[in-house]
Amino acid sequence: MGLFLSRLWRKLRKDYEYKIVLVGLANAGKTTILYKLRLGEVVSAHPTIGSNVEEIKQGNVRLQVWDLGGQESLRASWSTYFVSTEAVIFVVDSADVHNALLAKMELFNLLLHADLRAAPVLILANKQDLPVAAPPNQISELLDLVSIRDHEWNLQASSAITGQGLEEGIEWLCDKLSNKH
Ligand SMILES: Nc1nc2c(ncn2[C@@H]2O[C@H](COP(=O)(O)OP(=O)(O)OP(=O)(O)O)[C@@H](O)[C@H]2O)c(=O)[nH]1
Ligand SMILES: [Mg+2]
Repeated sequence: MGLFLSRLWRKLRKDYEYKIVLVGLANAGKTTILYKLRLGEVVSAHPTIGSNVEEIKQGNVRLQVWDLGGQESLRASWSTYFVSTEAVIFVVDSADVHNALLAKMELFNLLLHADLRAAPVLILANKQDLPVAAPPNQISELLDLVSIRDHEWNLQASSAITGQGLEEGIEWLCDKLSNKH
């Protein structure tokens, strides 16, 4: 389908949802973020084995959010979810700077994936409610975010517990998505 036709099709299809993947190391807070956004509540999450998928609405934009398990053995299968993905949310545990190098490797690795070529990336420096959390500028340095050249990206400080920063982050993402189509 031509670009023009595919844009028109998206406008016409009321059931169109943007597919988003929610990724990051285990324990970063992905599932807690998903349900805070979906339900406005903090759920007690267990480590995700496989994935959870939920629809989230922001204004008139609908997002189909895939929350993928972050344990090492599960990260290898992240890429099987990337087909037709239009944006990425990468969650970092700001209180776990010891794993920042690993998080950076996973982030840069996924940015190389062909299916994510055009995907804007929202990085959430999560768990900012914890006193030991590194501030977003430190997370930015640890992840070397300035080296991301071929994707639009934004760093947002967040807390899945208080909800801080989540809507702002999603708003940035929706803004990028609506510019795309
Ligand atoms: N203080 C604080 N705790 C959080 C925050 N987000 C998540 N948590 C806690 O961190 C733990 C892990 O959260 P999950 O949402 O299960 O993490 P996950 O990224 O989905 O982990 P996997 O499914 O294993 O990849 C839980 O005990 C959450 O309550 C946050 O912003 N602040
Ligand atoms: Mg999870």
